Amino acid sequence: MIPIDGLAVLTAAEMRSAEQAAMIGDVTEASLMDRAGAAIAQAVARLAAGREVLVLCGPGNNGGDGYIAAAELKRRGLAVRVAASEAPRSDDARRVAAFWPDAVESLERAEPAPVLVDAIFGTGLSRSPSAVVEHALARLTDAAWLRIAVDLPTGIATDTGKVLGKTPRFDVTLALGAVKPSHVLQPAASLMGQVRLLDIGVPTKSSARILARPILPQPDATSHKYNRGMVAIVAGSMSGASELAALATLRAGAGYVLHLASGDVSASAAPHAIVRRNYTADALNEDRIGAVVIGPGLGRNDDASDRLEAALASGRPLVIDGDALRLVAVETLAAHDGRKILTPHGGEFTHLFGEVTDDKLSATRRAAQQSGGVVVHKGADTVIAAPDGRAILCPEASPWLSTAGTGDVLAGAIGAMLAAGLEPLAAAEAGVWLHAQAARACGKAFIADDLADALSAVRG
Ligand SMILES: NC(=O)C1=CN([C@@H]2O[C@H](COP(=O)(O)OP(=O)(O)OC[C@H]3O[C@@H](n4cnc5c(N)ncnc54)[C@H](OP(=O)(O)O)[C@@H]3O)[C@@H](O)[C@H]2O)[C@@H](O)CC1
Ligand SMILES: Nc1ncnc2c1ncn2[C@@H]1O[C@H](COP(=O)(O)OP(=O)(O)O)[C@@H](O)[C@H]1O
Ligand SMILES: [K+]
Repeated sequence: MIPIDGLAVLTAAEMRSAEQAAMIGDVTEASLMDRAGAAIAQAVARLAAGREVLVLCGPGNNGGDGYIAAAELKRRGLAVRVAASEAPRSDDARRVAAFWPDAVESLERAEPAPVLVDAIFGTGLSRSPSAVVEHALARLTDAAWLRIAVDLPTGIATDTGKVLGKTPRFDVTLALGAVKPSHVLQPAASLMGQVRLLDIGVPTKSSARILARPILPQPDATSHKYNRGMVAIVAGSMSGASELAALATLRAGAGYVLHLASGDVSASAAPHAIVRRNYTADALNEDRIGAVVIGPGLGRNDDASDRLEAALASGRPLVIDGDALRLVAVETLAAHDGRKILTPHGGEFTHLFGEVTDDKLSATRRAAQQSGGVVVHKGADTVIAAPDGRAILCPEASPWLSTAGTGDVLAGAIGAMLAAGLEPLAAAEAGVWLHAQAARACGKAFIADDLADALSAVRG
């Protein structure tokens, strides 16, 4: 049972190709299923800790995995029963169903057991499960002490994060061979409990992977405030948001943070480490600026548009967030050839790139390609994509992030990483990782100011 951080993410079709590629010499589909069954049995035996197990088997290869796992668990001396929704239909499933030595119970009449293993449908689900299957699954999971899904919980579309019917909540999901998009995309991911990979020896190359602990830039004896990363935050009509971004930029490790605002630019405002100056378009021409963050609290008036135009013309690497994403056009972004990271939440994404009609991973990749920037499509299932198709899927950090200002903190953290010299995709990943770690460290009911402060402690 391998934690999924940094692992490759494969769609159902990519998984099928990977399985084909793995089938050389004496490796066959049947032997992959044997490996999957053995790995599931080992994991379930550890988790069940001696309790009775009920394995629910479907008609395809997911069910096949269930029959092999059940037979192996019985061989290990556990109390195991098998219930099936219908007879096996695939050749492999028929072959392995014969390994199960006892009677197969009917799904509708099966009595619950403390450990429930769902091997009804996996990546081959093509439509909503029937009401009979859904009802039995709900009844048996409700009564179980531990709920384990094989590959995916029954009822989940592999690539989109969609829940096709009524899928109950699981405690553990054992991804077979590779992580699939729905292990991270919402709403499916929130039904899966802990997701762990079972390695069955299938090579898994992909341009998409799960968020991983980044290698963060560290100061050394040659460091000074400018080469640690100088970040300019372009403020606007709501200075609270840009102040939060500035604080987060410092707390994420930038050497010099410049807050450019209009009106009363009070040098006595805390934190005093933020350098406050009056905004002028010239201010962005300072060579030492390694990143400009524009959008938090910018507003949407003419002044805001002028500032955005100046930022785009400055030639500095950009983090474009919040209001700036409402003011800019995709064509303008595409025509801009500098480095840039866009950080839209769902509403801003739809405004810029249109409604997501397929899935968040594909839509974010398209947006990155269209805009020529790295796109951080935020939410409980943040997806980061680069124009070249590389993508990073981020498991939910904390639902307590759903509070005003946390996006401003993220923009600041990413700005710090960009100014420290990371390339845009790496800077976006590092910022999202720091933000997630800070959210976990903050616990419950934190506010965005706490989150910004927590960045220093989790930075490592
Ligand atoms: N990844 C790997 O390397 C390995 C993967 N393995 C395992 O294989 C799994 C994928 O197997 P799979 O393709 O047979 O799909 P699976 O999910 O069992 O269901 C397909 C069956 O259900 C049917 N069906 C579909 N929807 C339905 C519905 N709503 N209601 C009723 N029926 C429905 C569908 O028939 P249909 O009617 O759609 O033609 C078909 O008969 C994968 O998740 C993993 O567990 C390992 O064993 C080996 C290595
Ligand atoms: N339910 C949730 N679970 C996990 N993360 C969330 C959730 N809701 C929001 N977030 C995260 O919190 C941040 C909110 O950003 P945003 O919507 O721009 O807020 P604001 O504009 O108020 O700063 C993003 O990083 C987003 O990924
Ligand atoms: K399943």
